[in-house]
Amino acid sequence: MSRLSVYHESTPQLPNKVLTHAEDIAATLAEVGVRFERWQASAPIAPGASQEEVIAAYRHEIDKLMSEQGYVTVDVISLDRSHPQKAELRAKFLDEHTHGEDEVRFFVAGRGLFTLHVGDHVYAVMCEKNDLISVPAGTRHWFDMGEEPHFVAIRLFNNPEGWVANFTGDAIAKNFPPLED
Ligand SMILES: CSCCC(=O)/C(O)=C/O
Ligand SMILES: [Fe+2]
Ligand code: NI
Repeated sequence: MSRLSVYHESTPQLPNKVLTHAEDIAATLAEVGVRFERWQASAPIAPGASQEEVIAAYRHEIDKLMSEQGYVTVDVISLDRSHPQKAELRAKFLDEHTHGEDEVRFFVAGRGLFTLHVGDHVYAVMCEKNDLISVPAGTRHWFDMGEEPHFVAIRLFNNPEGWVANFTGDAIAKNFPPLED
């Protein structure tokens, strides 16, 4: 189930608020400029599926996002527990970072935990299949796929280089709850 937990940055074990209805999650995230929507990921895709397979299955949704928002690059992150680099990938995304562009992700299988650090508040968004999230450029955030990753997300970029991160050097992520497998 998708879930949003909102914390003050000083109380990482005690959320101020936990929301599970998609409309409530969307409304709260909209207050900090984040787009959250539930789409229909109806093509049967399993974690570990190839980029080509996922892009072909979701061509219609990808084209819609690209034409609406002007994204120029698309890729797919598709991981399951057998991935040989799962620990390195987890560690990379777990470091707080920003991007010079919006972070747009459409989850078409499994789940992952995005945590956004906005001012002195922290928004932990458990994203699952069907969720579309767009986090504004420059927002501090991290992502946890857990020790046993199981998800497929389509990533859209508005720069041709694709994924480029600026790490903040802040160790805040270590204080907050990880994704429980
Ligand atoms: C769910 S997409 C994988 C992580 C990623 O691209 C990112 O930027 C995390 O912050
Ligand atoms: Fe990111
Ligand atoms: Ni507060």
